[in-house]
Amino acid sequence: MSVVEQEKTGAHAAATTEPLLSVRNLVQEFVSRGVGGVKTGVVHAVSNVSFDLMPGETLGIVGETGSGKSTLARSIIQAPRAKSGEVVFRGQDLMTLSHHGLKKARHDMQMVYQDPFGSLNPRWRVEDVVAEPLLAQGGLSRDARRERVHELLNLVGLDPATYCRRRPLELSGGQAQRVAIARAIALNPALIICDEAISSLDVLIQAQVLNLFEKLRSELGLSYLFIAHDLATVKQVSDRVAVMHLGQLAEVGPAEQLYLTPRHPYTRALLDSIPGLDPETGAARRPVPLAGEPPSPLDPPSGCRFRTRCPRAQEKCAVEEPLLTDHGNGHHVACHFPLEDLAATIPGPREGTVGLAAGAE
Ligand SMILES: Nc1ncnc2c1ncn2[C@@H]1O[C@H](COP(=O)(O)OP(=O)(O)OP(=O)(O)O)[C@@H](O)[C@H]1O
Repeated sequence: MSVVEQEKTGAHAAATTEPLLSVRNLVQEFVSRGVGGVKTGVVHAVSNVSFDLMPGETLGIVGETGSGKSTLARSIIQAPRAKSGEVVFRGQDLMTLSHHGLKKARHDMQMVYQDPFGSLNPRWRVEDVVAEPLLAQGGLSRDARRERVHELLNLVGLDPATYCRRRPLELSGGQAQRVAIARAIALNPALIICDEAISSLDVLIQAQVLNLFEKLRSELGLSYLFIAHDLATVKQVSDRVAVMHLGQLAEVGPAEQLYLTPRHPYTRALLDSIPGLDPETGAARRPVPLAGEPPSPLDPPSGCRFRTRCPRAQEKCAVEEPLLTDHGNGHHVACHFPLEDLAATIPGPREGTVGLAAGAE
């Protein structure tokens, strides 16, 4: 049985009701410094974020630029270590692991970044790039390593005979991202965190790489955290979607339901900011930009962090932080005055529509 066949029948694909990843009250903060290194404040980049990811599931994470998506991803893999909270991955709380334990756990959770060239050593040949994690882990002979590298390249759709001896700069962006993905799956991870992994690619290539992620998910039983600013892409690949706003989760729910009937005014503003079709008439809809700048993560508003841009905000929103609340069918919303029904999603100007500022994602 080949290594790939072993993976297909492996533990990752086993059906289980235990989450693969459980994030609880995760907090990440950075000290902000001004001229001369003087401390000017604390950036509240991720604040009390909680969610579960089930085996084989893809959870999309969307939000404006600076909402904390990448920091959340990096805090999950503890690079750098999160300030507080729990990150239970395959039964182990990564927050409590030693450096060595963390290094081992990271074999099972890999990142794929936006810029494949930035993550590949330009001097190395493709075969060495892909073999590197295998070499670091040890236990395989040179021949077994080569066989595994060929398997991995075939898995990501690159012909080993053509690509093994190439260097990253002899590859297109899509080919380089495939090499990065081959390296990421080399040690049979259970989880891949994609941080804007297709954003730098041409539209056609984006579709091919998305198909590759989907193929790997079904063949290897992978789970994904899929971070992207492109809401349409996230909807396409995700089982559930989490919407981040200023370091917090505003809404989490099944992808189709969240896009059709967003409950949080921020989610609806994000959806309204992209060109699309009217869900009722099918006619083209004009994007509505969200007014106002996002508040600074150095000094987030009291209560609901969206209230300063929210047309539904009332007194309660300034004094009481809304918690993620179950609205049924796994749809959770952190809003004191959530949108109620499909009628609220009809193109506007409409109740609760606030639009995204130009340049916001
Ligand atoms: N190392 C750091 N030191 C200080 N502040 C940081 C650091 N890393 C991130 N931040 C700040 O934390 C906040 C969240 O940033 P983050 O990059 O996680 O957002 P994002 O949603 O991924 O944005 P984008 O879509 O632009 O990548 C921002 O205000 C950012 O400036």
